[in-house]
Amino acid sequence: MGLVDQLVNQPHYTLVNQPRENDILSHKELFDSIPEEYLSHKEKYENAIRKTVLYYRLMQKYQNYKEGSTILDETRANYRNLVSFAVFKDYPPLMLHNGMFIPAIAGQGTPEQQKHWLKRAKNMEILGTYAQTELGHGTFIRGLETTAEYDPSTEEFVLHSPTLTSYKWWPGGLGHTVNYCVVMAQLYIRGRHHGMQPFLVQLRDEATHMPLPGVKLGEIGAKLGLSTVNNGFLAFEHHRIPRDRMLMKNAQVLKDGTFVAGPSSKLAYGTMIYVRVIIVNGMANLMAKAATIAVRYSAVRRQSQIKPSEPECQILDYVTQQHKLLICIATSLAFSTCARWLWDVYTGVMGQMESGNMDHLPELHALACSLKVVSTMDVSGLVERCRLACGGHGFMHSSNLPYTYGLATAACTYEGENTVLLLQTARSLVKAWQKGSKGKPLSPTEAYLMDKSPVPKWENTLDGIIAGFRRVSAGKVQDCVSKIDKLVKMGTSYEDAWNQTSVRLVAASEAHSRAVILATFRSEVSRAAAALSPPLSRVLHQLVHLYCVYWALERLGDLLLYTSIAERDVQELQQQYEDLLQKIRPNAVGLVDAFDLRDEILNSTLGAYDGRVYERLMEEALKSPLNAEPVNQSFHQYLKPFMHGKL
Ligand SMILES: CC(C)(COP(=O)(O)OP(=O)(O)OC[C@H]1O[C@@H](n2cnc3c(N)ncnc32)[C@H](O)[C@@H]1OP(=O)(O)O)[C@@H](O)C(=O)NCCC(=O)NCCSC(=O)/C=C/CCCCCCCCCCCCC(=O)O
Ligand SMILES: Cc1cc2nc3c(=O)[nH]c(=O)nc-3n(C[C@H](O)[C@H](O)[C@H](O)COP(=O)(O)OP(=O)(O)OC[C@H]3O[C@@H](n4cnc5c(N)ncnc54)[C@H](O)[C@@H]3O)c2cc1C
Repeated sequence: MGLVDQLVNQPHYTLVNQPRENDILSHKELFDSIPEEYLSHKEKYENAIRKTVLYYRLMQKYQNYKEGSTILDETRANYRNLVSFAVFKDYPPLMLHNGMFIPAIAGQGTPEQQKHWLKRAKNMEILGTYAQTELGHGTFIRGLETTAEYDPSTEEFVLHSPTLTSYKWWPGGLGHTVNYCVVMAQLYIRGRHHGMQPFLVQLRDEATHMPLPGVKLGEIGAKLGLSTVNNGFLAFEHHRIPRDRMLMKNAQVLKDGTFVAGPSSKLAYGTMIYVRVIIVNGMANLMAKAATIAVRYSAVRRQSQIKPSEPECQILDYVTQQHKLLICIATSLAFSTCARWLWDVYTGVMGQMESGNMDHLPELHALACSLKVVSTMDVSGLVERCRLACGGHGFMHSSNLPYTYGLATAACTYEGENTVLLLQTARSLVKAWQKGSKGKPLSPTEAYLMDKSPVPKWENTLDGIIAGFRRVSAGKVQDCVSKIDKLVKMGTSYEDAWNQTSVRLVAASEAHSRAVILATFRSEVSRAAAALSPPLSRVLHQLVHLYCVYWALERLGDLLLYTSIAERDVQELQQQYEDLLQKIRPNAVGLVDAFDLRDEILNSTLGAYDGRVYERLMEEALKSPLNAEPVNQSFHQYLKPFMHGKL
C-alpha cells in the first residue's frame, strides 16, 4: 500500500514500532541468533529454509486469504514482502514460488489446471519456480533451446536440453528447494515449431526429493546478493511428461497432436508483465527502507560544525545531505503511487483480455517495461547513495544498506534486462509516432507525442515541467524516427538503422518514462491529498514539487534542447530546489516514520527507531565469532612462527 494511501487511511495506521497484536514478528525464533554473515554458504541456505518453513506456517495462520481477492492479496503480499525483509535480509528460497510459479499457473493454466495446481501450490504441498532463462540465453526468448516434442503415440511431451547452453540457469529455488517448476520450452509437433510454451514439470520425487530420472539439478553458486534464493540449473535428458502438463489457457495441443494457437503468441509472456508490474511497488518498498535508515541515521549522527562557535550538528542539517536523501523519500512515494496506478492499468487490461480484447496489451507491455526499468535503475542508484551518505557505518552489513542495494540492483537485470526493456518501449513509441503521423489515434499515455503546437514559453511550474518532459520525449522520438528514415533512405536495412539509432532510442524511452511518472505522481497525489489535512497535503505537494524540480535539474540538457527554458529559468529552478530542501527538512524524520517500517523489518543498526546507533553497532560487532576469543588460533599457527622467522 503506497504512502499516500496509508496516510489517507490514517485511522487504522498503527504507531511506528508498536507490536501489532498476534504479529508474526513477535516470533523470535524467526530471527538469527548470530548474524547470517557469519554462516557458510551452505549454512545460510539451510538457515533460510528453517526460517522459510516457520515464516510460511505463521503467515498462513495470520493471513487467511480469501480466494479471488486480488488487490487485497497484493496488499497483503506486500505486507508479506515487507515482513520477509525482517526474516530474510536476502530473499527466501521460495521467493519464486509466490513471485512467479503461482502467477504463471494463474495466468497460463486452464481453469481445471488452476483448480488442481493452485490449490496444491498455495497450500505449500508443492513448491515451484519459473524456469525460462538458459545458460546461453536470457533476453532473446526466441533463441531459447530447451525443446518439448509432442509424442501423439503416448500423448506425452518429451523435454530435452540438447546443449550445455540450453541448461535452464538462474531460476530461484531451482537448485535444491523446489520439486516442480513452470518450464518455458520450444514446442515441436511432428517436426514443426509452435513457439515458446509453458509446461508444468515435476522435478523431484515428492517423498524423497530426489531428482526424477532424466532431470539434472544443482545451484549456480555464490552471487552479488540474494545469497539464500538458491538460484539453480536444470537439464532434461529426454524427460517425458503427460500432455495435460502443458499450461493450455492460451494455446492447446490436442491428443492427436493438433496445435490450437492462442489469440496471440505473446500471451505466453504474460507472467513477465505481471512481475514487472509488481517490481515497481517492490522498488518503492526498498527505497522506503533505505531512506528510513539513512534519514534516521542522519538525524542521529553529529559530525563537524556549521559554525565554529556551535556544537557538532546533525549531518541532516548539511544541505548536501538533504540533497542526497530527500529525493529518496519523494522517489519511494512516486513509485508506490505509480505502482498502484500501473496495477489498476494491469488489472484493467487483464479484464479486457478475458473477454478477448487485446487492444491495450501493447501499451501495458510498454508501460510495464519502462516503469520496471526506471524504478529499478533509480532505486538501485539511490539506495547506493543512501549507503554512501552514511559514511563508514553504511558499509557495514549490519546497516542493511548493502543487502538492500543487492536486492534493488538484481532487479535491473532480472525480469528483463533494463536496456532491452527500454528498447521494447522505444519500439512502441516509434510505432506510435508512425501511427500518429498517419492521423490514427494513440493510446492515452502516448497521445502527447502528437502535440504539434509551437513550443510554449517555459514556466517553472509543475505543469511547465511535466509539459517540458513530454516535449523532450516527443522530440527524441521524432529525432529517432528521422535518423532511422534517413539511414533507410541511404540504403541501410531497417534493422541496422534501428541498431545504429539504439542509444537515442533508449534515451527517448527513458524520457517517455519520466514524463509518465511525473504526470502520474502529481495527479495521484493531488487526487489523494484532497482527503488529507492541510499540513499533510502541503508536505506531500512539497515532495511532488521536489521530485519534479529535481528531475528537471537532472535533465537540463534535454530541456535546453527541446523546450524554451532559458538561463534565468534554470537559476530560478535551482533556487526553488534549495528552498524546497529547507522546507522539507523539518519533516524529514516524520516522513520516513510514516513509512512505518518496524525495526525488525529495517534490520538495521543505523535505522532503528530508538536511535541507539552506537550501542547497536557495538552489539552487532560483538556477535562476530572472531570476538569470542582475544587471540585467534592463526597467531600460534602462522603469525608467531612467521614473525620469528620460522615460517
Ligand atoms: C521482448 C523481448 C526482449 C524480445 O522478444 P522478441 O520475441 O524478440 O520480441 P520482439 O520481436 O522484440 O517483439 C515481438 C512483439 O512482441 C511484443 N512483446 C514482447 N514481449 C512481450 C510481452 N511480455 N507481453 C506482450 N507483448 C510482448 C513486442 O511488443 C512486439 O510487438 P510488436 O511486434 O511490436 O507489435 C523478449 O525476448 C523479452 O521479454 N526478453 C526478456 C526476458 C525476460 O524478461 N526474462 C525474465 C525471466 S524470469 C526472471 O528473470 C525472474 C526473476 C526473479 C523475479 C522475482 C520476482 C519476485 C517479485 C519481485 C519483487 C521486487 C522487490 C520486492 C520488495 C518488496 O518486498 O516489496
Ligand atoms: C538475481 C537474478 C534472478 C533471476 N531469476 C530468474 C528466474 O527465477 N527465472 C528465470 O528464468 N530467469 C531468472 N533470471 C535471469 C534473468 O531473467 C536474465 O539474467 C535476464 O533476462 C537477462 O538475460 P541475460 O542474463 O542472458 O543477459 P543478456 O541478455 O545476455 O544481456 C547481456 C548484455 O547484452 C545486452 N543485450 C542483450 N540483448 C540485447 C538487445 N536485443 N539489444 C541491445 N542490447 C542487448 C544487454 O543489454 C546486456 O547489457 C535471474 C537473473 C538474476 C540476476
